[in-house]
Amino acid sequence: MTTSPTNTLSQDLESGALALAIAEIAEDAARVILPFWRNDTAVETKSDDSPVTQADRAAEALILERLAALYPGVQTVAEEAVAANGAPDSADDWFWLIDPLDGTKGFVRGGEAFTVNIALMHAGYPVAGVVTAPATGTTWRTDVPGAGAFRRQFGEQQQGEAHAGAEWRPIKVRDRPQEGMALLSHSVSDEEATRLAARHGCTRWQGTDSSLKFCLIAEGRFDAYPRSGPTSEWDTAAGQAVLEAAGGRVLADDGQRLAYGKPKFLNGPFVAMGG
Ligand SMILES: Nc1ncnc2c1ncn2[C@@H]1O[C@H](COP(=O)(O)O)[C@@H](OP(=O)(O)O)[C@H]1O
Ligand SMILES: [Mg+2]
Repeated sequence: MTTSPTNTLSQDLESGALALAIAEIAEDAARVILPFWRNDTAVETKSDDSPVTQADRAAEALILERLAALYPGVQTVAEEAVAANGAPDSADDWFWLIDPLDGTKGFVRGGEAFTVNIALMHAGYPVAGVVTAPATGTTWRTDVPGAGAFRRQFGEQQQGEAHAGAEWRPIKVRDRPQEGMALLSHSVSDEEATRLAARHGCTRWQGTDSSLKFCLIAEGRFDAYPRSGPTSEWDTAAGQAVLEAAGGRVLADDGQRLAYGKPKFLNGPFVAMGG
């Protein structure tokens, strides 16, 4: 009897093996990216005016190769492949959304808020995801669906401590405090940020690049991330998976859970929220 690729995929999703496997892949992509960071990496401008570097391309190549080896035949929608070849006409029932380096602008400036993102999508929603921040050696991931979200420190800096930091620890959104704290993209003006934060019940806000915003809400340090401008689905899918697993929500403008496989894989406005 032959096993279909999606059988293996759904079995590994239900056993938790898939979440661990994609975390390892994202951390290996982080190890590919780090030598380019703060190292005068050449920056090219894509047709949409966004920056791209060798780090983006090398990380995406590693992720695509490893996913194809583990789960052959599953559709992949990845930022650099789409930039080179265009977006697929439609999404399959199961597909991967991959942003090998989210927050490239900050990465090029030498900031720490850039991430590797891998999400497994099923029937229009994220069912597993991992976000890794190479600069701080931090990974956030889902587990078996319904079993929460986890975070760990990884990398060479852990070896002296008998890998104490490398253990996965559960994370959870916090109950909203009296004075909620929002996270916003640096691409938003201060006036717009204050307005967006207030609309979602937050009196204070902070600017942060990349999908890190979802993870900081997932671990209970912030309360909301409103976004009024466009993003691509690979910018949000892994962060949404982690945040939802930690007890949060990501809602589109119509108040419904942000869904995927939309035309050109583009998101409209949304808000990510904790408890
Ligand atoms: N007009 C647009 N359409 C699609 N995505 C956009 C966009 N403007 C910005 N983005 C996305 O927003 C991401 C940056 O978000 P933030 O400002 O929160 O860090 C970028 O990710 P990359 O850095 O991976 O290109 C980019 O993909
Ligand atoms: Mg991105």
